[in-house]
Amino acid sequence: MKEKVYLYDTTLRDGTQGEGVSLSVEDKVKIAVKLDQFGIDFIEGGWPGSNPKDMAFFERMREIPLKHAVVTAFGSTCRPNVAAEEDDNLRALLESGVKAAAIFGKSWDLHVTDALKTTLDENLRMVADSVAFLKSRGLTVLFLAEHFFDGYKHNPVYALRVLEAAEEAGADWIVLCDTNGGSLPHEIFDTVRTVKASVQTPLGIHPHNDGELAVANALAAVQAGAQQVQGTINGIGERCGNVNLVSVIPNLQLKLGYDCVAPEQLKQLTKLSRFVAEIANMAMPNNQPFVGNSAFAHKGGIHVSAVLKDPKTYEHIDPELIGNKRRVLVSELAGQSNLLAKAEELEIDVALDRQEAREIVKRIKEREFQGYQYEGAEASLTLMLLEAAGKLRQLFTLDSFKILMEKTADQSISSEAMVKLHVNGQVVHTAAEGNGPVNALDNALRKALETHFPCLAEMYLTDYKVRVLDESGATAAKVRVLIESARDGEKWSTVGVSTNVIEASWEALADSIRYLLWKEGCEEAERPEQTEARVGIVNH
Ligand SMILES: CC(=O)SCCNC(=O)CCNC(=O)[C@H](O)C(C)(C)COP(=O)(O)OP(=O)(O)OC[C@H]1O[C@@H](n2cnc3c(N)ncnc32)[C@H](O)[C@@H]1OP(=O)(O)O
Ligand SMILES: CC(=O)C(=O)O
Repeated sequence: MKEKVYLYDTTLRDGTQGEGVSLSVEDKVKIAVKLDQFGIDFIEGGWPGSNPKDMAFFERMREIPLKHAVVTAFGSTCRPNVAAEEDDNLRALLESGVKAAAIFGKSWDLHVTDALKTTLDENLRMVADSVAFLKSRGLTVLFLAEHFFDGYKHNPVYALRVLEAAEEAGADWIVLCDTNGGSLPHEIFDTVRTVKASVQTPLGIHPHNDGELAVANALAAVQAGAQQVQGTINGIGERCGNVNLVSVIPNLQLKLGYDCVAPEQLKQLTKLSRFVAEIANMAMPNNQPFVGNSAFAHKGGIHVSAVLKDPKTYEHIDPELIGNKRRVLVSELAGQSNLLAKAEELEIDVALDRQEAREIVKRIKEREFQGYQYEGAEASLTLMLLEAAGKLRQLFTLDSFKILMEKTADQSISSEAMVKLHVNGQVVHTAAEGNGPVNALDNALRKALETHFPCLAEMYLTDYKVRVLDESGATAAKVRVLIESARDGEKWSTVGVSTNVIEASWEALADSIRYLLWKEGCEEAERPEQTEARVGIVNH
């Protein structure tokens, strides 16, 4: 193992500067506890001089003992022409009761003259006095040199003088910020290396992602001698975000051999990333490196065949090291390897040989050509596999359905569905209303089946998506319906395709019920006298 790189998380401060991100005090507390468990060294909770919520967070955190992390409060240097001990912002840092404070100061002369509207010497005074004041009150002080890399490009002598002022005043850390996020990795490397030669204080890096290079910039800084990386979980933050610690950490630890967190903690990375996304109410991109749902999802038949022989062939790391998992997708790009691996992953005991698997893959490809999509509808795929292996009983079959829709002059709309099914050899005829035709159909179908299969009462629809497959066909185009259903916290997805959206919905609905019945092992039902090859394709 190489030396330790300290992790400084600013999700709760810089992360909340991201558009659309707003965390309550309790949200922040929950995230802080998880960050601590994960092994983050510094948790920046907010800016106490900015708003009462951030102050309340620090109050709350006094009641919550953390195992490892140091809770840090953020603020600026004192204002121009104001003594540090008189400055409201610095006083608020002390009032927050933290043991460590991160204060940012200007290191780009342009910002001193044009934003602060003060002199270069007064800015040096502000930096030195602010650091010295907080140190005199016993705090660990991190000095964040805002815009350091841009400042260093325009006026290197002044940018270095700012760092020296912070160092002489006793700063424990000097953190170089790529505030505008536009630096390139070689610039970061060269500048950090030069600074390292003239500053004794340990250095940190705080990169933003405006050029989509923040991760590369963080790694370059560490390789040039920085010992702390400041970033956020999932890279949330203002404009294009901060550096994504979720990518930085495994790169540093698994690729470059630095010591960030214990291996067991690293295994919690995927959970941590998803937890923060959930609390921040942000959709995680499937292709998020390391922790995304697709980060280790293999689709091409050639890839799957090789990965099954040796995962290293198409995986840069073992997904388990960071708590993610390998997935195999089945689609028109699959080979028999995908299908056999998928059957194993779904724990379906179908005992297919390679030739049988190839036949099913052929059928999948034909159906994908018609518009079905199985990688997003694994429950329909499971049914197809079971059916092909002769392991699926038809517990119900459709005789017919009819749907009525009424819109009245007062703009009220209602739908009614009538469904005739064969269930266990009996003909069941039901009708139900709904707020739309699909909802009415769903209600009628369940009404028909619930007495025979009570487990259906707890199943509900969680998502319904329609996609037009042939735009040139306008209202006569084919549509694909993807339905997500859930029961007891378990979710599954099914697909239907037709030129008629109700028919496509029926296929997906019927599959979702058939899947649940198979999962529940509803084998006690009598085999119906009349069976069709596929539910939902006869008599309507
Ligand atoms: C790079 C970063 O991420 S820095 C953090 C940015 N985050 C935020 O700004 C979020 C929290 N901010 C806030 O709540 C508010 O902006 C506050 C409370 C800090 C200040 O509010 P206000 O007093 O109304 O000032 P306002 O926001 O309009 O302007 C910022 C002031 O800080 C001054 N300032 C900027 N940087 C510094 C600094 N390093 N040291 C001292 N003062 C500074 C500006 O010159 C400006 O002063 P002026 O009002 O005399 O022109
Ligand atoms: C201080 C800070 O957040 C920045 O310069 O980006």
